[in-house]
Amino acid sequence: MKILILPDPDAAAARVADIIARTLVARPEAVLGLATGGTMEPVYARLVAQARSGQVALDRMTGFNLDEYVGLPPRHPQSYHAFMRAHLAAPAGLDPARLNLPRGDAPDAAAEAARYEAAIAASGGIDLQLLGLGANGHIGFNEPSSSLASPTRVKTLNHATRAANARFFGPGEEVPRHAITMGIATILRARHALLLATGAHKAQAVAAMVEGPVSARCPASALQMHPAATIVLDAAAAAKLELRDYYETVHPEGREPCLA
Ligand SMILES: O=P(O)(O)OC[C@H]1O[C@](O)(CO)[C@@H](O)[C@@H]1O
Repeated sequence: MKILILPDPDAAAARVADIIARTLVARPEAVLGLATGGTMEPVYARLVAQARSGQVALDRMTGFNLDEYVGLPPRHPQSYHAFMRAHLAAPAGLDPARLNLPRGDAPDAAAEAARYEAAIAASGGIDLQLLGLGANGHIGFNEPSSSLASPTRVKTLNHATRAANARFFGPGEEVPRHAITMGIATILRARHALLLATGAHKAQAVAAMVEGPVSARCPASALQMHPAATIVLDAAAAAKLELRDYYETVHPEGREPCLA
């Protein structure tokens, strides 16, 4: 794992956007695994700005998002389809068809999960998988106790995850109870994994992910088994890392080589 520690959330998001942009400059037709969540909003804003200024072209890449809520159609404002339209496709002038997500409104969610897994494989596989981190250690919607060998499938959301995501839903609106998510095995098959976590509320999960045992208790700890995982943190999210000095010696100021 490469652990890159940046001073603040903005610098961390900028570093992640730069890594994505450099990947696309090296390989414009790259297949990107994409993520949602509040942490990703500044990443997409920076990527869009780079696309608008001509530093990177997004129109040849293919995206596969990590997950979608079961029961929400793409037009639902809290669906991850809507998130990706709002934060990437619309501002970058991208054809939304380039961004694949599982259909939350599929009549058979299990069949939709299997279709999605097959579509990722048929694309040639994911070159760079972007990931956020749940405060409980989840990646995608792989909640604690997820099999570390799991494929894309339907998962029941943890109470803490539903409570954390309630901020995106209106008053009285119920957060869905299930999601279709890429599995841990799906994520580990990506050629590179790139996780961004910012804020003190993620520090415990970051420490468990990087320095804890590889365990289904913290699904993100499976990234310790990935041969090319880069973890980008701000200082607050890195605060509970025991080996922080070492990471900062290896990657001063969070510098790292190009992933492409
Ligand atoms: O960036 P946030 O909003 O803290 O979310 C962290 C993670 O949790 C999720 O929102 C799911 O709960 C993921 O999409 C994201 O990676």
